Amino acid sequence: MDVRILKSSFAVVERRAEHAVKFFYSHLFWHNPGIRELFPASAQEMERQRDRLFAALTHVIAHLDDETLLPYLRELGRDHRKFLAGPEHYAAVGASLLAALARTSGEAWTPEVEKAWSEAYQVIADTMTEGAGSSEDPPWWDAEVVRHLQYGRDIGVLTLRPHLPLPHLPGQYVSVSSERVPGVWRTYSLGNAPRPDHTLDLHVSRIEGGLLSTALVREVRPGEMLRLGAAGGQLTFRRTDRPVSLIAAGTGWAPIRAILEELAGHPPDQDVRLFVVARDAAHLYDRPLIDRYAAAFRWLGVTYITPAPGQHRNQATDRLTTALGNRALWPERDVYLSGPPQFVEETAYVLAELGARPGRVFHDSLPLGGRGHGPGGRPLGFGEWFLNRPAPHWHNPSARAPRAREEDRP
Ligand SMILES: NC(=O)C1=CN([C@@H]2O[C@H](COP(=O)(O)OP(=O)(O)OC[C@H]3O[C@@H](n4cnc5c(N)ncnc54)[C@H](O)[C@@H]3O)[C@@H](O)[C@H]2O)C=CC1
Repeated sequence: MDVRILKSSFAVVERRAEHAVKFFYSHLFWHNPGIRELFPASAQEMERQRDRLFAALTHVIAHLDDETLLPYLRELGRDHRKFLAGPEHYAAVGASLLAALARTSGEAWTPEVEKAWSEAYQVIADTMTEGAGSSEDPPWWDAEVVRHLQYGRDIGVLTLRPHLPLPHLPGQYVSVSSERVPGVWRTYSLGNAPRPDHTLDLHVSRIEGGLLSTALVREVRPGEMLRLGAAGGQLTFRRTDRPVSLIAAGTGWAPIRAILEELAGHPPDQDVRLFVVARDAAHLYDRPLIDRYAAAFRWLGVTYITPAPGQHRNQATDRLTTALGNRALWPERDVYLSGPPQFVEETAYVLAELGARPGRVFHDSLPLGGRGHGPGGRPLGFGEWFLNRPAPHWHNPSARAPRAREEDRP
């Protein structure tokens, strides 16, 4: 691949990204009407889809000379099997992508640039196809809902039984879809360590206006089937001899619970400190289990954090910050962090200020990257941010001054 040409020509396209992505989908659906049904029906979901395409493309370009690129593409190909992507789709996408790049690049689209892109796309498509073909996993798992618990109006815990065991590690997530909302996939962390009966728990917080989260919390019933993709994510537990802190906010509790179950099965020698943050006491939905664990295990200490009475839900994060600051020895600890993207970002920042080592603070990659929230508070993906940079959002501007960016620090 001609990395130099690809990067410089992508820089031109990036400036007109929205146009490029819209042109791409119009071209794709016009020339391949049959493909339309593989994509979500709703306009809002198509917008997210557009974002994902651009995010994937941006990732590929940013990592062109990186050894992680091929494994990333293989995994992408493996995961695309659940969208029923076949060889004919790869060809159609390639033709429309090149057409969109050509249209957006204007005079910068020379025969040399076209050759570089068409070779690069071939490598991308071949690697994804190879990833799809060589995976021993099924393209997806159909899973029956065997239990549905609803806490309050907006939290659901669903227990699923997949038709085949779905390999996963404590702390990982899966993508989930339901026939109630065709074409919509969302990722949810699994709330349990692997079990002998292979059942899986999803903890779902309903997002206002969220199609799938609303269906999962309020509508889905036992006996119904969901579809799951393979497990992934970086929040898996690493056994070391260092003490451990687990920090969870909201349903970010799910992967932390899975890690705690793993520790309960194989107790650690060192101490484990758990912080559970919630918007109010009613949202500490797993408190009975946590209290049982705290009573049973000497190695476990628990701190619950909710906002002060009458305060906004995010004030709990300020209280957490204070609680973290009251503890010492952060450089010695491994920290696992899970919750709303902005919470994770802020808390990771606070921990770094308190001396936690970057390689010892684990969390899933942040779609948000400190770039704010989209309409309705939904997290933004990278491409979405790129297309529509929102103003920075400080949940409590008077509480702390805007941080210096990395490059501004002395
Ligand atoms: N692996 C992971 O990191 C996982 C992440 N999640 C995410 O966790 C979230 C859970 O949502 P809910 O349960 O509704 O949480 P929530 O909205 O009830 O928030 C829980 C607490 O997080 C903090 N928080 C929320 N938004 C914040 C912000 N913008 N800035 C600072 N602090 C903030 C507040 O202290 C709040 O009380 C979802 O966004 C979900 O995607 C869920 C599971 C796993």
